[in-house]
Amino acid sequence: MMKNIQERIYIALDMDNMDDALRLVDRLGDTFRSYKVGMQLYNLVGPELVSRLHAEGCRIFADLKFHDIPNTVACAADTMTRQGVAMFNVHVAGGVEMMRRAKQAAEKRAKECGKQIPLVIGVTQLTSTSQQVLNEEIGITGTVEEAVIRYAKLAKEAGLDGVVASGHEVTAIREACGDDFVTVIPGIRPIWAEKNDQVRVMTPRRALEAGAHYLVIGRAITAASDPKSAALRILEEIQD
Ligand SMILES: O=C(O)c1cc(=O)[nH]c(=O)n1[C@@H]1O[C@H](COP(=O)(O)O)[C@@H](O)[C@H]1O
Repeated sequence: MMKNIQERIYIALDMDNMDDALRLVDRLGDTFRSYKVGMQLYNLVGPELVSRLHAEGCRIFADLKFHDIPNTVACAADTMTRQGVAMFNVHVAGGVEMMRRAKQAAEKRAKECGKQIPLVIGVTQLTSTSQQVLNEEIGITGTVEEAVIRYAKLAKEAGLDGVVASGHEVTAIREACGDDFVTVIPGIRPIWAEKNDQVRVMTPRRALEAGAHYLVIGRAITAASDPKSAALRILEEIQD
């Protein structure tokens, strides 16, 4: 059963202090209860913010994109699970063993402390990466879609729950890895929003129509002069 639309949208709390983050959560009220805490805010006030948001009944996606040797990432996965986050991510580029150990550590800790097992999600190719950057700068050959599918299959082989990719690859991921393999889609831009540093963007409605399980939305809402109206406008456009 698909969750309701608000639960499937993670708002990115990309801010430099906890007060601004909590103010936004407060302004959005009951409309949104799923929040992504990324490296900027987590590195400043992570565990405290996570527990404050949990106390308010929010679900947390800890977007820390772990990429290190398997043992280190497994220990980080353990830490995330102890904090009770709903989801966290690791870079697929870290390899199958690293991903497998992350998922196993999350399962073990969740069982031991009676918490939910977080969704462990693999980052494929960042939504800011273009075809040209992939081939000429990073040195991976083939199309972006081919690279994303290769990474998605590796994530699945390692036992991860799903991957982060752009909306343009959702259909191909579902075909390659099955409909239950979770797709988390950032680079979401309503037509009225700035693209900023994103390259592979898609509107929220099109990403959901393509079959995205979760959307990540940041600046279209957080940088708007009235974040609540921007959020409601997005919901209206999705449900139209
Ligand atoms: O893992 C992520 O969440 C992520 C992966 C990716 O490929 N692209 C991407 O933009 N993100 C994150 O999603 C959010 C997108 O924010 P906006 O571009 O402001 O909507 C940021 O917090 C990014 O760190």
